Amino acid sequence: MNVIEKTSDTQRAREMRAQHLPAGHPPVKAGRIGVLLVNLGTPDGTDYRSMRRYLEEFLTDKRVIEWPKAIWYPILYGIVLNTRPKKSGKAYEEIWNRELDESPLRTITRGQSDKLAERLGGLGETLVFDWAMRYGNPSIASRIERMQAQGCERILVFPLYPQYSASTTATVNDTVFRALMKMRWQPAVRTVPPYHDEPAYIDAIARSIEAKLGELDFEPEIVLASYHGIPQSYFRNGDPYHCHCQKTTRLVRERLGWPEEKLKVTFQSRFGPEEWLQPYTDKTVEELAKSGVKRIAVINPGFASDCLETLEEIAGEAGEIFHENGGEHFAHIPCLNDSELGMSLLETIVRRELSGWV
Ligand SMILES: C=CC1=C(C)c2cc3[nH]c(cc4nc(cc5[nH]c(cc1n2)c(C)c5CCC(=O)O)C(CCC(=O)O)=C4C)c(C)c3C=C
Ligand SMILES: [Fe+2]
Ligand SMILES: [Fe+2]
Repeated sequence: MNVIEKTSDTQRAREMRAQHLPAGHPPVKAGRIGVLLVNLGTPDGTDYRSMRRYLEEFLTDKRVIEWPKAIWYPILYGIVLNTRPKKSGKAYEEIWNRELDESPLRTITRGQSDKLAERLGGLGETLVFDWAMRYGNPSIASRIERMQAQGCERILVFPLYPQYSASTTATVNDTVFRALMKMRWQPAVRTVPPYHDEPAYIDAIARSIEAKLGELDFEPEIVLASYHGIPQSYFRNGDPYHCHCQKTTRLVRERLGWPEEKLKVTFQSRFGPEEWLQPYTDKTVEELAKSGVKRIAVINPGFASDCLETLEEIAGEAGEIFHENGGEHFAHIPCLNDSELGMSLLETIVRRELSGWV
């Protein structure tokens, strides 16, 4: 959490006195604006208990698994929560930030919030910057309450998902408004819209591809833009996520001046027996290698921060699949994270969304 004090303590004390609060009146803190970055989530540790707690919170979210409880809960509590925590815990072990004893998603999200605070220090208001996780800690409710206690009368909530999906963006917003339901004095809230076609985002993704390709000692024949999948049924029921992914990719391709076949959309991270958005990343990587393609790169434009799904599933597993099937050179292009490119993008969006407030 970061507070940018444009007003000094003595100035604030003067402001409080100037409010002429009668004796016995509860203290009033006001006049601040919060900027809350929200990312998907993270377990507190890789052990069975921590993993189970995290997965339970995640997989009981109706926005994530839309099946009726009567069907889903027996599967969840009978099978998934007995087997998945161990399997996922092992996967997290591979990428865990041992120095800070936390997941990379947590480290990176905190870095994004801290650097945003440094960048926006010049705005002429008292801003409070913080970050939260939809699943796990710190929770959205705890951070909204803290901001309110610090005097935030307005909060800008930024779900860190470029492409909208009910299973990500909407569940963040639901949780924010659920937290407000318990407050007597609610802050005004703005939520940042999806930024899948924002020119600054397209440019940042294109530049990150150019930068990575410039460092490689090979030229990829194909670059895959691999997005987290969602079940086909969510798409058929009106979730715009698929269209957002397609549009992002088309705009990046146009920005790079590449032909259609050089940058292809795929979807990763299937979960459960349903059909998910296709083509699947793992199958595509396998087919490309089998068909004689020797050099590929994969980027994850839908993830604002590297995490299990990018570091383990793509940089790790997809690379292995490619090599096992005859591929020779595989590169993973990192997410924008808290890089210069990534931070300039977040700054552009936050400045725009704060307009009229500061
Ligand atoms: C039906 C299940 C799931 C849907 C729908 C879904 C959508 C979705 N998820 C992300 C981003 C992330 N998901 C992450 C992990 C993850 N996702 C699911 C399931 C669904 N996701 C599971 C079960 C897991 C847990 C990990 C595991 O056990 O394998 C993560 C990584 C978090 C981390 O700490 O590293 C991200 C990020 C998006 C963008 C999305 C829909 C668009
Ligand atoms: Fe997911
Ligand atoms: Fe579409």
